[in-house]
Amino acid sequence: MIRVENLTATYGEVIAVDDISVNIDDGGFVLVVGANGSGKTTFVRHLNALLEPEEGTVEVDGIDVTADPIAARANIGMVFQQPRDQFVAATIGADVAFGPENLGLDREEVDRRVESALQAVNLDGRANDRIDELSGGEQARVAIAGALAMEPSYLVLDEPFTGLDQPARESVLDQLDALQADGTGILVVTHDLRDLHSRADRLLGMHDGRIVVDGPPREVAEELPGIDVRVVEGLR
Ligand SMILES: Nc1ncnc2c1ncn2[C@@H]1O[C@H](COP(=O)(O)OP(=O)(O)OP(=O)(O)O)[C@@H](O)[C@H]1O
Repeated sequence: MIRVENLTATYGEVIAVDDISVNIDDGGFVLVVGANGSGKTTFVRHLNALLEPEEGTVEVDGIDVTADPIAARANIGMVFQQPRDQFVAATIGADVAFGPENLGLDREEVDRRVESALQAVNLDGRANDRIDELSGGEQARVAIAGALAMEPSYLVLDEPFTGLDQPARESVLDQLDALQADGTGILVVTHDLRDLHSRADRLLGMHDGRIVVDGPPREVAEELPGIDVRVVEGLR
């Protein structure tokens, strides 16, 4: 379980996250929604210690993420809006291997994880392909594979559909469905609920750094216009 208590984060005068307390169970499909600047990215970057809490605590499975950021990153995989910014190697295989290698795993285990992660995103056999020659959709899948190779219990995706065309978007959604079926918790940051509200069992709505909406998407739909989130067809 992810346990966030009294988390506050500021950038100078701006309070980006304002005293958030929330627990997130394993295996769920959670959406984090809110208008631009409501604090979504700052909030989720605390979940695996990419940002350190100024105030408050974040624990994953009882371990404080600041005390043990390596354990936090092994438990919570993170995929960013612009996957291009998170690649560290020239080829698919080397990039996906980077995380597990840094966990200090032996070669055999690294190879097993890379193969399994590439299979999960339908990129098996492509380990030697150059990342800079891939389409946007394929790059998004490599970024997901990189996070999966850490075998996290939670995968956090921050606006994963930005810049993807519909087939690529559907392919990423299929990956998320498969992962969730395997027991991985999914947390998606988005301002666009299309294709997602029906998959999620919980929606956290942020406004001015606080979580002000919390519940199953259908049950909280009427609260969304109040935080400038568009209610899409099918949600109400
Ligand atoms: N690196 C930074 N330096 C200064 N201010 C920042 C920085 N990152 C975010 N902010 C400010 O913190 C607040 C919350 O931003 P954050 O990016 O967490 O929100 P968001 O909901 O993810 O927004 P978006 O959808 O635009 O990414 C905003 O007022 C933003 O301008």
